[in-house]
Amino acid sequence: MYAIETDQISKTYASGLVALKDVTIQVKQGEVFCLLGQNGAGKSTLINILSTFFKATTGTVKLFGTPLTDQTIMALRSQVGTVSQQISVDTHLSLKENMLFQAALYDIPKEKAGQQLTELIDRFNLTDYLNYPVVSFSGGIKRRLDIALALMSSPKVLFLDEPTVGMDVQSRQAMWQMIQQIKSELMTTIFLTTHYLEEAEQLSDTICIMKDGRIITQDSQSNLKGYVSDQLIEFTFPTPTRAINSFEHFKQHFGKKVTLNARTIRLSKPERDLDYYLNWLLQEAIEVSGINRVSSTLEDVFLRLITEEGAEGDENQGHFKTDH
Ligand SMILES: Nc1ncnc2c1ncn2[C@@H]1O[C@H](COP(=O)(O)OP(=O)(O)OP(=O)(O)O)[C@@H](O)[C@H]1O
Repeated sequence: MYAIETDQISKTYASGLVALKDVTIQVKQGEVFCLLGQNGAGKSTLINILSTFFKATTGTVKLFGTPLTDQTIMALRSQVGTVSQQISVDTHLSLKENMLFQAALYDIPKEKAGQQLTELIDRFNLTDYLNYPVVSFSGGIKRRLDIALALMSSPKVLFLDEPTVGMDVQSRQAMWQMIQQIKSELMTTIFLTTHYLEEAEQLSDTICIMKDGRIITQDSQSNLKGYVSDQLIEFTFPTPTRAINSFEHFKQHFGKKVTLNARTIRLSKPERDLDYYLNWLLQEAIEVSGINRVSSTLEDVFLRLITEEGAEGDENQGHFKTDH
């Protein structure tokens, strides 16, 4: 049984905008499932539907095997914890007051609420923040407190919408540690969205990439990386502008096998040795500051899939569930 299973869900907003088209996903129990996509891809819309706050226009959603319907929605909502991009802790109250208030909302008996509070505070080292108004803490701490609050009801699945957006490196690492602990110690299924590929790489078991309301692919990290062959050739330019100016030239010669990122252009599945590419650069009078063989990263996969929607031909069909 999956924690979350959808079958061809679509969402059309009242404005007529189609935000999701035939989205079919499966999230395993206890895993970290990471949803990646550019702005406007439909990530928040999907989270809102899966966390029971929006209704899909068509298609079905099952949470822990139970179809989400008007009859089951309240019971299922109590199994879900949601941390949205807007902080939901009351910043004028202390963490303790927030947690006890949350417990009352979920009808958790006082004694059990006290135990749960102590356990969460100890587990996530939040003692320092327990008794002061939340408003006095930094943005990074507030988000961790928000997650602790969502855990008061012991949800079976936790939705985190861009949990580290705008955080500095230290706060981001503290958040990653908390997410890893929630997975390994509380066994909670975690569904998160992020714009940071490094975050997806650090945390996720399964990665799902969306574009324009559709799922492009859903697979394990290692399978995804295998999609762009193990080795790539990376051309480094003296400046990002020089890379941009040369990119069209590369595309004309190598087609969809090239991706542009800052001041580098990467060529996947190179068929020739480095000398061949060096000669080509000389012939075409393209000046680079370096040329190297490198291993593919999640970023290569993401950029490639987003630009070409995974339409590389039959050779990749074994690796991917494409949905387009
Ligand atoms: N309440 C709404 N009414 C109408 N259109 C909406 C509504 N909410 C979102 N949209 C539109 O639906 C599309 C998907 O938006 P959504 O917020 O789900 O994307 P996202 O991937 O979460 O983006 P971001 O990364 O910027 O948060 C966008 O075109 C957005 O403008």
